[in-house]
Amino acid sequence: MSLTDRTKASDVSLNTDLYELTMAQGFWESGLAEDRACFNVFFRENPFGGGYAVACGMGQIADLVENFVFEREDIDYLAGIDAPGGGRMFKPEFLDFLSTFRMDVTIHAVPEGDLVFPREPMVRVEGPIIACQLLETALLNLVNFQTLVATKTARIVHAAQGHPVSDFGLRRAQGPDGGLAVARASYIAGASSTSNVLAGKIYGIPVFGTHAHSWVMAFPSELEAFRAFAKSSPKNCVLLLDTYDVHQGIRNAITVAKEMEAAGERLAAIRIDSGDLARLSKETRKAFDEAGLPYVKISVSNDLEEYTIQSLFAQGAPIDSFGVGTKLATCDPQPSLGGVYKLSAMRPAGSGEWVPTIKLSEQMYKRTIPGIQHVLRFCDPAGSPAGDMILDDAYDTGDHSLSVDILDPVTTYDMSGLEAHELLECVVVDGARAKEPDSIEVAKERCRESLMRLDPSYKRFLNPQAYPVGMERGLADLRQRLARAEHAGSGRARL
Ligand SMILES: Nc1ncnc2c1ncn2[C@@H]1O[C@H](COP(=O)(O)OP(=O)(O)OP(=O)(O)O)[C@@H](O)[C@H]1O
Ligand SMILES: O=P(O)(O)OC[C@H]1O[C@H](OP(=O)(O)OP(=O)(O)O)[C@H](O)[C@@H]1O
Ligand SMILES: O=C(O)c1cccnc1
Repeated sequence: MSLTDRTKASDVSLNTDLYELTMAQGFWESGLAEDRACFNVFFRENPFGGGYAVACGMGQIADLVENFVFEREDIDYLAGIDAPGGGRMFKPEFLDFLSTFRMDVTIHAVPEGDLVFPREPMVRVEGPIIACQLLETALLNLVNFQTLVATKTARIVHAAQGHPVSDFGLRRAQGPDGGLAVARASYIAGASSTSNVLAGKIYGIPVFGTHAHSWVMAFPSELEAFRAFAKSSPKNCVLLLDTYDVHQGIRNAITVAKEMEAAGERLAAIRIDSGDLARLSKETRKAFDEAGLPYVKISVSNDLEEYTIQSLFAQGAPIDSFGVGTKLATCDPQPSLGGVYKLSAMRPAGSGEWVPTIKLSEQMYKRTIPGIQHVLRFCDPAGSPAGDMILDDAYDTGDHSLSVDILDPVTTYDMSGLEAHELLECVVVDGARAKEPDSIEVAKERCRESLMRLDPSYKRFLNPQAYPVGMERGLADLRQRLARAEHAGSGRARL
């Protein structure tokens, strides 16, 4: 099986940045091939100014790892790349090494659909340094975008207050793969359906659709267009009212709804795609109710996102469902998550001990966290997440009653008396899946439940509370010591 069931295995390993391959060659030549490394994926700020992110893409990590092989045609391509300064970019002996390469890493990840917060590892990769390095770009490509889309969708779904939201974004998505990723991630994060038929086939997501303005324009009159659509699709008939004039559209749709009733059918819904959606939906509801058609639902679209949906309900709009395209698929107004992949420990060949590493920066907020990190999520008695603690077992003091803030070591969080569970789960062991990935239905349910349990103060759009993510005291002390041992000018230190 491949990432999308249509990607050739040979598309997986070359779906990377060139420098991963040149670094892999360098590690191999420098005799570091047997050294082991630990990298973490994390992001530094919640997207959209929000209080959380929804982890997504994790269900495809095992596919990525198992398909990460260099086939003959890949090796031939790499062998033919010229180095700008003369000669070939890759040496034949290194290409021989790649031809039998296996991505024998071990990976822990946040369960798909669960919540994740700034600076904590959402994916941890351990293995030979070459394998870890080669995975960077593809892994970030997989989880960054889907986590961003899932978070955007969760916000839109939150604003929709239980009313169905359908992903209409394919036509505005970032290419064919982007459209598939949007459909998958948005479904996990709470969208009820997608207009993307390929996503329906590949992932089993319910598909949904109405009709376009062109349908109405193709007939001599709107009434004839509505009649023809009702005849052709009587069991899923949603009529678009705003091609010419919504009030005329309402009258024509009521006429057709009555004709459908006489034929033993029911008009499912109408859609409004322009104008004042609050005013028009109220007028539509009133007209359909007065016509004895209270069952006809009202669906709206037109550049919607969480804030417009929230405003529509604040205006009392009687809207039943939403089609959301452009701003969901493009994650407007934040086009990327900014998730990074940072080295946090090395284990030289022949050594049994991990050496924690830190990357320093003039910008304090970019200083990394060292060690073989895992995360405890502390919850209150009602199961509501109260704070996350990053730990490295080798430096654990055993006192988990408080955690130390990552940006400000003077700030601590009281975790005493709270129940904790491990956040990261093992998904890949030595290059093979540790278990079958959760189905997207399981991930969707996990997301729903996690968001339901999350305190509203983290979910509000305006000035959400910062969720406490801290380090276990021993890890915080290790980080301080490493920072002090900084090599002058190198920006990176090891104890
Ligand atoms: N009552 C409302 N309150 C807040 N925002 C609304 C309301 N009605 C519509 N909107 C939003 O306002 C934006 C612009 O709506 P407008 O009616 O100007 O659409 P338009 O795109 O200019 O129309 P058309 O699609 O015909 O070109 C859209 O994002 C729409 O979702
Ligand atoms: O508005 P979105 O959230 O992107 O939802 C998808 C949009 O796609 C269709 O529009 P179309 O391609 O016909 O363009 P237009 O309605 O913007 O003219 C549809 O009528 C929605 O308005
Ligand atoms: O089915 C629809 O109404 C639809 C699908 C995609 C984009 N706009 C509308």
